[in-house]
Amino acid sequence: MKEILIATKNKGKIKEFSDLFAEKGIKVSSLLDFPGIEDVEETGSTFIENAKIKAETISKQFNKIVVADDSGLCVDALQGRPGVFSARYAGETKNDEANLEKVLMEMEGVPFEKRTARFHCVLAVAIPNEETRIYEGTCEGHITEKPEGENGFGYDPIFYILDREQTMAQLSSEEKNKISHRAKAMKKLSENWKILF
Ligand SMILES: O=c1nc[nH]c2c1ncn2[C@H]1C[C@H](O)[C@@H](COP(=O)(O)OP(=O)(O)OP(=O)(O)O)O1
Ligand SMILES: [Mg+2]
Repeated sequence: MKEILIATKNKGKIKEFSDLFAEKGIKVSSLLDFPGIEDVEETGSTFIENAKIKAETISKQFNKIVVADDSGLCVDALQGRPGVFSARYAGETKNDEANLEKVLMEMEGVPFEKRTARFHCVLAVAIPNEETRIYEGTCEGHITEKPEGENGFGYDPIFYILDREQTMAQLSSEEKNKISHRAKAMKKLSENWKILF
């Protein structure tokens, strides 16, 4: 069976990539399968830079093709924050609940029509001795006033999808994988599938 290494330890991402790649008959491995590998420091100032850093660092260590995902939530009323700081918005411990509570607090009093936001996903595909490829996807939504829903991960419980009338965390994983920023970036990657194998 074909297999691809994703340079992440984020269980929410790994679950989604496992489902998205399974549709193509490809098995996903991740850095959770290699506990000795240290976290890659995200020193870039954009999603693209950080996705590249993660993919290229791990690709060099394994000398094989590696996919990395750098993603986050950009809120208009917060001038695009948390953006590239999404994972560590409330501190270096990377706590999803503390992060979304911080966003809700900062959004207190902002009316619905000004609560627009988007998820952004950059996939970097690092290939030994080749230029790294970049694929992007976004998903539009509104920030709720309180968390709703149990599915997904990260900021999903406060991200409301207007035409579904539900938060991302109220969607099933199948539904999320049809509309998410990650699914859209994956679709672009899949149009260039032959670079992977
Ligand atoms: O579909 C999503 N639904 C909800 N929240 C999401 C989603 N996609 C990204 N996010 C949030 C989670 C985290 O706060 C940040 C990603 O940060 P990001 O640095 O890319 O990932 P990470 O540090 O958790 O794992 P890693 O870098 O090892 O892949 O954006
Ligand atoms: Mg990260």
